[in-house]
Amino acid sequence: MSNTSMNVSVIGTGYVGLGTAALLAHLGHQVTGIDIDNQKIEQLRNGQVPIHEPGLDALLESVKGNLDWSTSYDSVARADVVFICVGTPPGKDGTPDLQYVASAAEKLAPHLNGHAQVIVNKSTVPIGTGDYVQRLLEDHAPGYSHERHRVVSNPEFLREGTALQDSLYPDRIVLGGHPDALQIMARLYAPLIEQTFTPPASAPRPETYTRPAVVNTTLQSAEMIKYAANAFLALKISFANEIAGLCERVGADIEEVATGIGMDTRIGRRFLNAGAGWGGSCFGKDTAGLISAGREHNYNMPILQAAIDVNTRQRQVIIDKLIRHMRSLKGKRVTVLGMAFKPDTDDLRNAPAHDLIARLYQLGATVTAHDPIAMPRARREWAHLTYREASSVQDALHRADAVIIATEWQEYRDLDWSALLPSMRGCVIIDARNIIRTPIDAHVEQIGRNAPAAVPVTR
Ligand SMILES: NC(=O)c1ccc[n+]([C@@H]2O[C@H](COP(=O)([O-])OP(=O)(O)OC[C@H]3O[C@@H](n4cnc5c(N)ncnc54)[C@H](O)[C@@H]3O)[C@@H](O)[C@H]2O)c1
Ligand SMILES: O=c1ccn([C@@H]2O[C@H](COP(=O)(O)OP(=O)(O)O[C@H]3O[C@H](CO)[C@@H](O)[C@H](O)[C@H]3O)[C@@H](O)[C@H]2O)c(=O)[nH]1
Repeated sequence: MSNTSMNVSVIGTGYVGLGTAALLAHLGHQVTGIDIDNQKIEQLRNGQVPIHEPGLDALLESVKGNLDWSTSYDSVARADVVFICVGTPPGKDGTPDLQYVASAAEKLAPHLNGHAQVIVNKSTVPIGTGDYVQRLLEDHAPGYSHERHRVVSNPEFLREGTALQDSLYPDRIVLGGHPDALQIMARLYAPLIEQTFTPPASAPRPETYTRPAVVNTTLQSAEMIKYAANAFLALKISFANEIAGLCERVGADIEEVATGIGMDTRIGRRFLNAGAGWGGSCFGKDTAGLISAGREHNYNMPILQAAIDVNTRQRQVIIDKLIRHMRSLKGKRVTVLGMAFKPDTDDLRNAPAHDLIARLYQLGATVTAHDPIAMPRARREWAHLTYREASSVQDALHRADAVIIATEWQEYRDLDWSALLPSMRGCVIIDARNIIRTPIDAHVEQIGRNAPAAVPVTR
């Protein structure tokens, strides 16, 4: 253990908790990951990673000497820093449900002791939650001291599928709270801020990467930064989708438009990809959370509401395209390629494919679905949907009338359509991720652009 090594407890071992534990262990800290889910802890102890995240299993394995897993909160007693990384799912009216955060705070409180300990909210939480957690600690920690036990907000900006790169090479580290506590956080993150750690083999440092900026601010501003960042990214995607709809009507190409506007450094090209609309556990929850915070203060947020409405409409845009080609979907075989909300993850939360499968079935289609990674999870989490699970892309397309590409997995980008099309009964492809780059002999529809259709459909 190096002399800068600190003791850390990470509460919650989901996407964020596992990423945080792996990062901090790699920086040389002694980390205990805590979860109430016995099965997860058992898996982690046996060297199995409960989620699919590229490179995470290799990184956890390489730092296992610095890692411990437990269902008990005992490790909090020796922790310098305690991270809360539990879920904050949307509750009634979009207001985030804080029951898991509250339960984590109440459970960790009795273990706080005489030395300076920082309690960090890494979960995405409504503005004011830092103060709420501080009050819970006051109420439940016999040894609580306002000077020694401070709450810090340190929001997480990782994306699923690229979590390691995002955690090891962040654009910025946001820290909100009392300056004394922020000093402890600066010590904890020193190797990350200075970039003095050795990059793991599974996540090399990008050539152009420079050190992250550190934003030291108040609890409230740090909490707001997280919501505002997600809301802005969601807005950007909805803006691209709205412009894409008009592109289709006036003969413009959204890809070229996005490139053209993205070259303005004030705008930037990233998160302007038109498609099936955003999914995942964060954008929907956090835009709704911000609107509900506004409502609490009698303050309308019409731009955010419009972003949500455009996103909801985008799912229907895909179905409408299919109906334009097939008139009725009754008795038609429709294949959905891609179930996870984005590539390189097994996360199915708010995936566009969910809404598409449900709607296609409602409209009378026989649905087949395929995903390179997420199918076993869908068997458990999407048991309420009616679809056939395909064993391969070939199996998924066999005798299909139409196909929708819902997730841009690399496997789907690489498909040889000329080899696959003959096994299909029909030839309609709704490429809802704009990944088909070469002309193919089928009716291809993309979002906001004319598909590469130099070859007329002959079948
Ligand atoms: N998933 C992401 O990409 C991402 C990125 C940034 C921020 N966030 C935010 O981070 C938070 C966590 O998200 P996630 O996707 O990792 O959630 P998750 O559902 O994958 O994991 C949460 C974990 O917390 C555990 N848990 C719940 N209550 C507990 C308790 N009292 N004690 C110990 N463990 C407990 C659960 O069993 C689960 O394993 C959310 O607020 C989310 O909005 C998520
Ligand atoms: O140009 C784009 C970019 C993304 N998406 C979609 O948007 C959703 C979200 O994608 P992404 O942001 O890459 O993944 P998340 O893991 O949801 O990450 C977001 O949500 C996290 C949780 O708060 C934050 O930490 C991240 O910074 C933020 O990008 C997915 O359905 C994508 O397909 C698009 O449609 N077009």
